[in-house]
Amino acid sequence: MDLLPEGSRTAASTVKRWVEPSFIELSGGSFDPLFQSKADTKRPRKRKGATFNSPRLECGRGAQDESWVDRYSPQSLAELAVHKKKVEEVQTWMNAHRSKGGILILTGPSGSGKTATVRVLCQELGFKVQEWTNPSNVEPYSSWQTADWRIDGLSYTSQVTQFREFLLRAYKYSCLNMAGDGGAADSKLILVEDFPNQFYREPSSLHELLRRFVRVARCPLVFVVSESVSGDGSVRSLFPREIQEELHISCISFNPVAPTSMMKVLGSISAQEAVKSGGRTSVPVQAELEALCSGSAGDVRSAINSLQFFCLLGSSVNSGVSRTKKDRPAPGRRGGSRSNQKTKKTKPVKDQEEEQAIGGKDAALFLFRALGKILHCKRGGHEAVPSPALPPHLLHHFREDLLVEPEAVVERSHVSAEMFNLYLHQNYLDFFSEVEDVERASEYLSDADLLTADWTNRIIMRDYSSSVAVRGILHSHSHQVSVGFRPLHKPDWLRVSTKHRENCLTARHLFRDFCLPAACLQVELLPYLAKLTNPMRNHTQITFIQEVGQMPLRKHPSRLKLETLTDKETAPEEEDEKEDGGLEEGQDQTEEALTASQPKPTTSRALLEDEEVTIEEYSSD
Ligand SMILES: Nc1ncnc2c1ncn2[C@@H]1O[C@H](COP(=O)(O)OP(=O)(O)OP(=O)(O)O)[C@@H](O)[C@H]1O
Repeated sequence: MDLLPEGSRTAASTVKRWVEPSFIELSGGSFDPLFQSKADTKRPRKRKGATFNSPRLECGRGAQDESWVDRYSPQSLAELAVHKKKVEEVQTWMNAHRSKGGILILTGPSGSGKTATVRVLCQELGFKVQEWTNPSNVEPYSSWQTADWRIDGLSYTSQVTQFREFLLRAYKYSCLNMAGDGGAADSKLILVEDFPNQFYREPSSLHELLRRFVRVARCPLVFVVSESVSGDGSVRSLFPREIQEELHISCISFNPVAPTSMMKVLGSISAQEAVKSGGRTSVPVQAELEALCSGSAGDVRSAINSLQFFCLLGSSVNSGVSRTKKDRPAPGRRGGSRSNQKTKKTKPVKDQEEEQAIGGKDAALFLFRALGKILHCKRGGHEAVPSPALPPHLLHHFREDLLVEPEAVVERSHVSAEMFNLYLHQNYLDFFSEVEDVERASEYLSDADLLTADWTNRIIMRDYSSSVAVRGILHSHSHQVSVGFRPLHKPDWLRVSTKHRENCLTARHLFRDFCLPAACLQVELLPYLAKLTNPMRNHTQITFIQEVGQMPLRKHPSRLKLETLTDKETAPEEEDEKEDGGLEEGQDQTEEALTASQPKPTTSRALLEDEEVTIEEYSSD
């Protein structure tokens, strides 16, 4: 009997349409409320004792709607796509802290299998997992004692309070034995992946809780913190070094999943799916799996999702008819033609990583690799034909096809266009062998610089400037030269600009009586004071005058030693340019900053002792 009034029924069906299953279009079916309600009630099924080689689930419409990431979640150590040594490290820690408590932080990029490792190990070692998930909204909460607000007779509790209570209960009480959970586990492990937002604003509230936890708890606590390649520093802000040392927190860092392990996982899943669907799901060929693998940048979740999209997309396009290789969409060109597949095949797999796989991650590049891709200037095979063909008088501009998309490389390096130009400027010379090529490259760099010279349109011109610099350097190579390994260096400009800023602040502070802008102080007043026999200044001022007003070349007799850029280093944070004006008004505010940057008497003394700086007598003639 339908008890719903007409209006409510319409509303109910509207609500259902909002929660249409994600893969319904791909599975080729139209929207079916009956199917919908069944799918809704279905929980992600956990496989028991399954291996990669056995088909595990029946292939129905409901099964097709299930995410492959859930369906193929690893159930044993052998199935984990994580390096054995990392798993052993976590295992050793868990065994050592089984009944004595302790805190472990697992860091690493998203999808590197941190949570999967903890879950599998808990299963293997007999731990019961108690996991914290942030409540999605502030629920009315029944406990009046702990409530943070009381409105209209209802009490509300913040996430932090709920988290505190969760922790307290988790380490105080043992788990209940529930029917069907495979018997009581001996030990318990608390897993935290979500952090209440308040902890990011005020990490000290988390630290207080952890101090208490360490004092009383008898079970291990594991935090999973994902970090991006550009290093957003959640671990550093939530768990600073001092807290890690004080509470003896262990930290294990995961790497992105290795391509070989990823290929194994993808190969195994696609093979099982092909068997289950009776040939309706397409099996990607090796090159396609490799493209999916490289597009995922070591994120196993992303790779499996991409594989699912790739396979289901194919099967929906062909309405269940088994596809030939020719019909398949290329990973990276959804549904696109593969007429140019032959040309692509000639490229090494490594270089195809520029092509984004279906659902491929926005794979970030470390600065070191991004610079390498531009400076080593790899170009395509000889079969590439210039299109349109160049007239004879421009033939010397002919270059083979680039293997990289320059703008994409800069974007993926996660540094600003100007900073990337700086790094190129510092390093490009070592990669050229012809002086004419160097001349051309330096012209392009100057042009790029000029494009952003005017501050009014700098923001708009940034990307053009970067294109000119990067493409200019690539084009300036008249022929491909293999220079082998060359170390890369950080731009000396960074050191010089830091020094310049420090000098401006110090000059303003030490010679504030003159009420002059910093530039004027350094290029006019200080050189003049340096010439005076008796500048009538205190010791700190004299040291500064000698340093800034004299161009002490004798301090740097040889070429400056440059700082090497290591392969996983990120660019330093860029500071906003500070205007030189507003000296007097801004003086008070900068006072604090000055104390840090100005030469302190002790430093000056140390300087004098170390370098034997002599305060020379100058004659004014
Ligand atoms: N062989 C495998 N090894 C590891 N994970 C796998 C494997 N096969 C499927 N998966 C699934 O891939 C996902 C890996 O994500 P996991 O949550 O472990 O990553 P993570 O490093 O904790 O990152 P995040 O912080 O983003 O969750 C899990 O859903 C897991 O079930």
